[in-house]
Amino acid sequence: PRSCTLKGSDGVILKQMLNYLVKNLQNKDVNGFFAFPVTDTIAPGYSSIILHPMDFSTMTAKIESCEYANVMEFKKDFILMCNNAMTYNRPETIYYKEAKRLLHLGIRQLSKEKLLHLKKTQS
Ligand SMILES: COc1ccc(Br)cc1-c1nc(N)nc2[nH]cnc12
Repeated sequence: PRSCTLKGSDGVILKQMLNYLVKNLQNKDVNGFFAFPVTDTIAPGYSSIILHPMDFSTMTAKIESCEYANVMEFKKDFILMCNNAMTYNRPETIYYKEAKRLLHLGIRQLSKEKLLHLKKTQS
């Protein structure tokens, strides 16, 4: 894939920012439940219940191959990943609880204020 170091209008290299964000979020996933795709072996019937699976390894690959035009598209995949776990798993399971915790941490980290601050520190 072409090395897309497109500089955004604000001079911030999107790829650097997304790699920083995904690393930060992945550090919160201490059990590694979201590190790689959920298989039907791990979770019976998963692929017929969750039609748009997502995990951190897929997001990292998408960053590398320039599939995110902006942070909002990245944030959408992150929310999808958490919601998938909260759809397939029951609320009392550790997977549901971890997804809920991760979702709230991620929303904070990806909030407008935080991103604005990040841009300032990067430029
Ligand atoms: C990659 O997924 C896992 C890996 C190892 C282990 Br133990 C569990 C999961 C997992 N299991 C279930 N039921 N729901 C999930 N949502 C995200 N992760 C999971």
